Amino acid sequence: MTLERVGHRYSDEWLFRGLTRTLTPGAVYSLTGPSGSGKSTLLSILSGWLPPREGAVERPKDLRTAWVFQNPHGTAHRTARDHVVLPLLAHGLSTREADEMAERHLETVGLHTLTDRAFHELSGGEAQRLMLARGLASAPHLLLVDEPTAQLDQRTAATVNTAIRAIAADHTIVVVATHDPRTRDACTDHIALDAYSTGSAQA
Ligand SMILES: Nc1ncnc2c1ncn2[C@@H]1O[C@H](COP(=O)(O)OP(=O)(O)OP(=O)(O)O)[C@@H](O)[C@H]1O
Repeated sequence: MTLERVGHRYSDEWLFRGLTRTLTPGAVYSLTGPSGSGKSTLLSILSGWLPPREGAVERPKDLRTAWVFQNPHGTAHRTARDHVVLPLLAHGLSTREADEMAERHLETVGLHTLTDRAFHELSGGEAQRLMLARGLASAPHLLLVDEPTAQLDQRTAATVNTAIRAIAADHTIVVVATHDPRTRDACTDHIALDAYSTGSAQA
């Protein structure tokens, strides 16, 4: 997936301009920049929801995209395993295949001992790691993660950062918008949006 001189603004003021990058499956990109610099905006552009004001985004037509947001959303009484199994069944795996694959994804994010625990019994960090496992289960080409540690204390955030490092996958481009320097350090590659801010109004 390639970004070619991408820029965006909602008003006269450009948030960022001239962003040229090739995003490669297998890498985990941090997306950093001050509040309001356009991190969520760039995630929307990457997802195809928002056309950039200028430049070009070359993304394959059938690019499967999954999102993980800062507030984990699950079904209170369903188990951790259920949350990961369901997208796998939806993709046509047999129950046995889905169970095995779910175990693997839960292990990747360090939740293998909690597979039978109900969602409402998980801590914030555990729930967030479950969202990462569920994101992986949809086998996306592009996994967009928005501020995964924003609601967490430092110790809990550390477990999520460990999971971020572990979710690198051969066929997936992972992009993680974050303010947290430790989350940034967990990523393999970096996009610092402040390097693309123009700081001035341009038409
Ligand atoms: N749909 C919109 N219309 C107009 N302005 C918008 C819209 N969406 C975002 N903005 C503005 O664009 C700027 C960038 O927003 P964005 O949410 O992309 O930044 P961010 O870097 O993700 O910020 P934060 O770190 O606080 O989440 C902000 O000033 C925001 O108010």
